Amino acid sequence: MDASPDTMSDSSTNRRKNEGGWMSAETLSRALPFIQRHAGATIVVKFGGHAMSTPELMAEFAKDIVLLAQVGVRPIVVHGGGPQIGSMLSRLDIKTEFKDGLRVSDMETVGVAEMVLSGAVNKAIVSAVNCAGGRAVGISGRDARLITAAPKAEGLGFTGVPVATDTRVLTTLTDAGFIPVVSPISADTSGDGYNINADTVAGTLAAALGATRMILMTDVEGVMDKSKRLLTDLSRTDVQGLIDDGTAQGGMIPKLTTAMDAVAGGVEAVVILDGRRAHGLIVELFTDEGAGTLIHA
Ligand SMILES: Nc1ncnc2c1ncn2[C@@H]1O[C@H](COP(=O)(O)OP(=O)(O)O)[C@@H](O)[C@H]1O
Ligand SMILES: CC(=O)N[C@@H](CCC(=O)OP(=O)(O)O)C(=O)O
Repeated sequence: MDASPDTMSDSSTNRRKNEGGWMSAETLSRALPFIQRHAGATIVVKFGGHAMSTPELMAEFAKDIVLLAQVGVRPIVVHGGGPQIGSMLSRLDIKTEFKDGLRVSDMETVGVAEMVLSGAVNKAIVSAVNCAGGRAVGISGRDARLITAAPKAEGLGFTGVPVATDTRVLTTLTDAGFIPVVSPISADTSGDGYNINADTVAGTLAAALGATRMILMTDVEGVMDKSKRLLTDLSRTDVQGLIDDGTAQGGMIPKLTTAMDAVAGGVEAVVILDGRRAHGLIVELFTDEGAGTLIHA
């Protein structure tokens, strides 16, 4: 962890040498109206597999989540880990394919996805948040029947969609000051595991919880047009257009679909931003500039 305020800048060597302290104070002061706006709000943050690709990015993300909790936001982390599942499948010599951005999952694949996501990836995020001074609790869609799954479609096997939610485990944890970290692997009523895309789970939970924001952290600056220019502001109708005309492809399709569902379900806005750059969450929530692409009703 970084030096604490006790060990930092209190020594006579650092004091009054430059204007850094005044600039930090100015930044903090300018953040006040944003901190007031978001205090008490539930914000669902989806942390994608690419966005967590280095220990440094994981540690910076964890600090941002702890900062949100510290200023009174109720953050709920939903994580992916597609590349991490992919590398385990290839180590096990299991072939994998995607249809419209979703992994076609037979029983063996969903078993590996559960081991990787609800095991290694979930605990790595919990550990990072705890090391940053928060109190994270790792769960999956299965736990406390948070998400009931059903098959997405014929031929996609155990690739699932959420059909029901019971968010009491999340509100119980956030009421008590804990930070929930949710793996998207869920189960049907007979206990069979389903692999659900993490963006879809984030959108479903954001709507069910009445979250004010859902933030999807990914490996691009935001949603791009056909000439690769960043689109900063999109309505639901714009988003449907990007899917229909093929501008959005692959993994961007479940993100945009879930964003449209979330805003239709009452979430004020969805933001898709670059998780490869540290502190995008803070720029988006606590500054005028914002980051990435904002999707609203
Ligand atoms: N119009 C678009 N704008 C931005 N990214 C797009 C677009 N269409 C497709 N993509 C792809 O979507 C990817 C993000 O989805 P995905 O790989 O599933 O991310 P994550 O692992 O973070 O969930 C980008 O890396 C990009 O290749
Ligand atoms: C059905 C489906 O596609 N599930 C995803 C779950 C992980 C995920 O969504 O990870 P990212 O957010 O890192 O892409 C998968 O198996 O890759």
